Amino acid sequence: MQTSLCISDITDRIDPVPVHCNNSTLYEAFRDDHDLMVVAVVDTAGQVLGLIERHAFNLTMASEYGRALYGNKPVTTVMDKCPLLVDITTPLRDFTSKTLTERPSELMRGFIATSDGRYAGVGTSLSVLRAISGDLQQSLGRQQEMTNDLIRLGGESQRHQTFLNMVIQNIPAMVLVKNASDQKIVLLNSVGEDMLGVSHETVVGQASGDFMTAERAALYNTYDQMALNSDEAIMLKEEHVTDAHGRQRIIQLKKTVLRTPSGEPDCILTLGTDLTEQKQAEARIAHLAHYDPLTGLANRALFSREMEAALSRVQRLDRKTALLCLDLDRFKAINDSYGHLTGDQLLTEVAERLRGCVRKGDVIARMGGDEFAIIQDIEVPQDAQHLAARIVEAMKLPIVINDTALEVGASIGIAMAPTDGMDANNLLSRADLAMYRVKAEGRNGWRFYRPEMDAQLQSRIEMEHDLRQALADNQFQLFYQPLLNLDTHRIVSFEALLRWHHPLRGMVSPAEFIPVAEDCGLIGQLGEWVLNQATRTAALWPEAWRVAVNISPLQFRHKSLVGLVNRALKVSGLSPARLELEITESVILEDETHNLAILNAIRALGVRIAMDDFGTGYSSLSYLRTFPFDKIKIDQSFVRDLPHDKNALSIVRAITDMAQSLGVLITAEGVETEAQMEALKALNCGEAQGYLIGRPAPDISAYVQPLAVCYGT
Ligand SMILES: Nc1nc2c(ncn2[C@@H]2O[C@@H]3COP(=O)(O)O[C@H]4[C@@H](O)[C@H](n5cnc6c(=O)[nH]c(N)nc65)O[C@@H]4COP(=O)(O)O[C@H]3[C@H]2O)c(=O)[nH]1
Repeated sequence: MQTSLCISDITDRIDPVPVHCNNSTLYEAFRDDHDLMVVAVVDTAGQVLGLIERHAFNLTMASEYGRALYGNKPVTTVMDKCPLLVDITTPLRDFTSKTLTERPSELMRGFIATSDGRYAGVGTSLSVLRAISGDLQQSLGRQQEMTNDLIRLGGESQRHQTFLNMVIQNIPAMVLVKNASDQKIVLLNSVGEDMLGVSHETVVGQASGDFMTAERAALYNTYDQMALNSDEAIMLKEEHVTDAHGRQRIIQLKKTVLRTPSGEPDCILTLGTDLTEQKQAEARIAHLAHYDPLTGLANRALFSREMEAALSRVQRLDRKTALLCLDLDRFKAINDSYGHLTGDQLLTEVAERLRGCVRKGDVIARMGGDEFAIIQDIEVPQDAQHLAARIVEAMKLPIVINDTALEVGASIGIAMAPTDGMDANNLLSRADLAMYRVKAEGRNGWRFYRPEMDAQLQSRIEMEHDLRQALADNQFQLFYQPLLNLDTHRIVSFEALLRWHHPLRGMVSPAEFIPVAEDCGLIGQLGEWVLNQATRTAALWPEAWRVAVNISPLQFRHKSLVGLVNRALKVSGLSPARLELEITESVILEDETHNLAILNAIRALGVRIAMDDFGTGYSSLSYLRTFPFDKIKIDQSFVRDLPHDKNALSIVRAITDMAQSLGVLITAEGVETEAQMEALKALNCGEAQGYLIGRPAPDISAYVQPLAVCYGT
C-alpha cells in the first residue's frame, strides 16, 4: 500500500444533503446518479449527522409502504445515525487496519471524512480499493515477484498483502483481474466466484474461452479490447446472468486497464456490481408509484398518463374514447359499520369485478377511496353504455365477506372524447358531473354527460357559496306547521320547517337547498342551528304542544347527534317528551347498526322518533320491526288521492291497520280538503297535518288559547 496516502486522497467531496431534505428528493438523486453510493447528512452548520447508503436506502423506499411512509419525511428518518467518522488527515493505512479489526462491515458500506467535526467528504470501500490499486497492480501483475518481495520485506509488507486480500475478498462486488498480455485470469474474488459460478482455483491461469461458451467468451474479449483501447474506465451495459446457485442476476461490469509506470497495459481489472436487488427495489418503487397497492389497479398518476395517451390516439387516429367515473353507492356506510378491513376486502372484490367487465386494453384506475375511473377506446357511444350497464349489474350482486352479503351498488358518469372535450381534467369533471347526477337521481345506474349539466353545476356551486354566507349572516328562519289530533280536534304539535331568505332570490325552498347542504357538508351546522332554535322556541309554548324537527340522514354521520340533542334540550329547558325527531327510511337503509344505536340512545333520553314520508321507499314496512317508532307520517302523495282513489285508500288502510296492531300513531301529511280529512278519520288515522289545518308560519300565536287551539270549534 502506498504509505503516504491519507483519507483526504480517497474521499469524494459529494454534496451532503441538508437535514430537512425529504426522502423523495434523495431518491431522485440516487436514481439519476448511478455512481452515487453514499451521501452524508449535515445540519445547517455543516456538522455531520449521519450517512445514507444507496443500497439500504433503496430497499427502505421499495418496501411495500416504504415510499408512502417515508417519501415526504426528512432523510433523517432513514439515515444511519452512527456512521463511521474519520478525520480527513488520517493515514489510509491507520484507517484500514483499525477499521478492519474494529468495524469491518462499515468499511464495506461507507464512511464520512470530517475536519474539525465538519463534513469534508465521503468514501466507500470502492474508493479504498481504487486508492490502493497501485499496489493491486503490482501484486496482480507480478505475483511471483511480489511474493518474493513480500518474503524479503517481511512482516510489514505481509500485513499489507493480507489487508489487500481482505479488501478484495470482502468487497461486495466481483473483482476479476486478467493479464493484459495473454488475457489469462490472475485473480477472482469470492463474489466473482458466486456470480460466474466458477471457483477461483479453476479459472486462475485460464482465458475466458476455457470456461465459458465461445459466444460469451468472444463478447468478454471484445470488452477487454475496448478497455485496452481506452484511456479511461469503461462501463458496460447491464447483463442478465445465472449465478452459481441458478439465480437470475443483473450485473454491471466496469473495466479499467492498470498500466505500468511507463504506460504499458499491465492488467485488466473488471469490477462487477450486482444490481439485482437494486433493480428489484426500483421496480417495486416504480410499481408503487403507478399502481394502487390495495387493488393493483392503476393509480391517479398512471391514469393521467393513460388518459393523455388515449387523447393523443383520438387526435392522431381519429378514434373515440370514453371516460367512465364510478363511485360506489354504499361504501362509506359499509366501511363505517363493518370496519376498514372489510372495506378493503370489498374494494379488492370490486376491482376484481371491474376487471371482469372490461375488455383488454381498457384501463381501470382507483382514483382514491371508493372512486374508480375507466378509460375505454370506443367505436360508438353504445360501447360505453354497454360497459356501464355491465358494471352496474355486476355491482348489484351481493359481495360476500366473512359470511356477510354486502350490497354496494355503483353510480357511473360517462364523458367522451372528442364530443365532450379533449382536455383530460375537463373530461374527468364532466364524467364526475354525470356521476353526481346519477347519485342525485337515486344511484345505481349510469348517465352520459350533457352540456346543460354545466349550468346546473354552476348554479349549485353558487348555491353552496350562498349557503355558507347565509349561515354567517343568519338568513335562516323556522316556520311552524300545526298537527291536529283527529280524536280530540286539538293542536298537539308543530313541525319546524326551515326557510331561507335569500337576499336576491327571495324565499328558497328547503327541498332545493337541503340536498345542497347535505352534499357540501353544511347540513351538520344547519341541522344543529334548527335543533337549537326549535327547542328554544318550543320551550316558550304551552306545555301541551310538542315540536317536530326534521333530521337529515347525514346528521347521523357527523358529530354526535345524541350529544347535540341532549345539549339542545338542556340549554332550552324543553322537556324531552316534547321533542320529536322526524327521520326518513334512508337513515336505517344507509347504516343500520350504527344509526339504530343512535336512535335508541336518543329515544332513551325520552325524545320521540317519527318515520317521515312513509310509503315512498321500497321496503318501508320491514323497518317498522327494526325500531319502535312513536309515529309514522303517511306521505302526502297518498293523501292527495283520497278519498276517491281506490289504490290510495287501500294503501292508507293497510298502513293504519298495521300501525294499530303495532300501537304506533299515524299522522297524515298534506291534508288540504275536508273530504280527505273525513276519509282519514274513517280510516282511524290519529293525526293530520296540511294546509287545511294550517300553513307553515313563523308565528304560532294564532293557535294559542282560547279559541284557536281547537280546529273546527
Ligand atoms: N302541497 C302541500 N304541501 C304541504 C302541505 N302541508 C305541508 N306541506 C309541505 O310539506 C312539507 C312537509 O315536510 P317534509 O315532508 O318533512 O319535507 C321537508 C323536509 O324534508 C325538508 N326540510 C324542511 N325543513 C327541514 C329541516 O330543518 N331540516 C331538514 N333536514 N329537512 C328539512 O324539506 C322538505 C320540504 O319542506 P317544505 O317545503 O317546508 O314543505 C313541507 C310543508 O310545507 C299541504 O297541505 N300541501
